[in-house]
Amino acid sequence: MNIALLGYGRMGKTIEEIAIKRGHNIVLKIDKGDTNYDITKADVAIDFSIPDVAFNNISNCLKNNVPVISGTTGWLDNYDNAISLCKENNGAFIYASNFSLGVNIFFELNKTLAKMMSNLNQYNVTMEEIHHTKKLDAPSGTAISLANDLIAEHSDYKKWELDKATEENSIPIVAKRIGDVPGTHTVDYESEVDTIHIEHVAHNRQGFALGAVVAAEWIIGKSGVFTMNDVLNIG
Ligand SMILES: NC(=O)C1=CN([C@@H]2O[C@H](COP(=O)(O)OP(=O)(O)OC[C@H]3O[C@@H](n4cnc5c(N)ncnc54)[C@H](OP(=O)(O)O)[C@@H]3O)[C@@H](O)[C@H]2O)C=CC1
Ligand SMILES: O=C(O)C1=N[C@H](C(=O)O)C[C@H](O)C1
Repeated sequence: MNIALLGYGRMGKTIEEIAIKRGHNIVLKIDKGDTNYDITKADVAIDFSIPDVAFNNISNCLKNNVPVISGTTGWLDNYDNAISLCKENNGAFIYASNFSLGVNIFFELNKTLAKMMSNLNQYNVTMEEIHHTKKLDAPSGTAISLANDLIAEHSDYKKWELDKATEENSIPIVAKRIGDVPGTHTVDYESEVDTIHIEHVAHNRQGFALGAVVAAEWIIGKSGVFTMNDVLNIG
């Protein structure tokens, strides 16, 4: 498979290593300032860039009939536009806030726990995410997914807020930036008598990168908007 890497930073480089080990070719490595390139050289594009350019990168792929996998976070104001563009062009697109198998299992655990805790109003929910100091967005895309999934299952919560909840129906998400932490996410339900704590800790970026390459392999020959649940056949 010929892969275009849109964004050749920490994730782009990790994806390159894994893709080559799995027998693929990297035909394009696009970074800031690389504007004049032919995306149609690639069978599939993998975008791990920055929030301001992700939608533009995704649009360029969809308009040129190149299936695209995006892991960039912080651009979701344009997610509905990406879906429309994918449908108009009969293209293929997957966005995931987190491509690792472990986090996708954690997403399911979070939904199940939220369903069990719904209506148990002696427990208050808080979330925390910890990432490296170079991260541009807060809260993380993964924390936003966890909060939205919880809100969909739990009758007491309607929204999330960064750092502090200003209303009873709001989930506070505390975002910490420390060293080179690859990504830690926790969800806590606290009552006067106990705490239920679930946590996912990424030890490195390999899990995210492998998930993105597996998604790229999976999407070839398909058209539509998909999620990691489709790729992993879970949920
Ligand atoms: N979904 C998931 O599983 C995961 C998602 N992420 C997300 O992926 C994104 C990238 O993370 P990470 O690799 O750590 O970040 P990096 O900052 O290391 O890499 C981003 C790269 O994008 C480049 N870039 C800037 N402008 C453009 C452009 N116009 N087109 C293409 N590339 C461009 C940057 O170049 P330059 O440095 O020259 O500006 C940089 O090399 C983030 O949004 C992060 O949150 C990260 C891990 C897992
Ligand atoms: O920026 C990162 O590094 C990460 N970003 C993603 C997010 O915002 O959730 C996924 C992972 O946690 C690493």
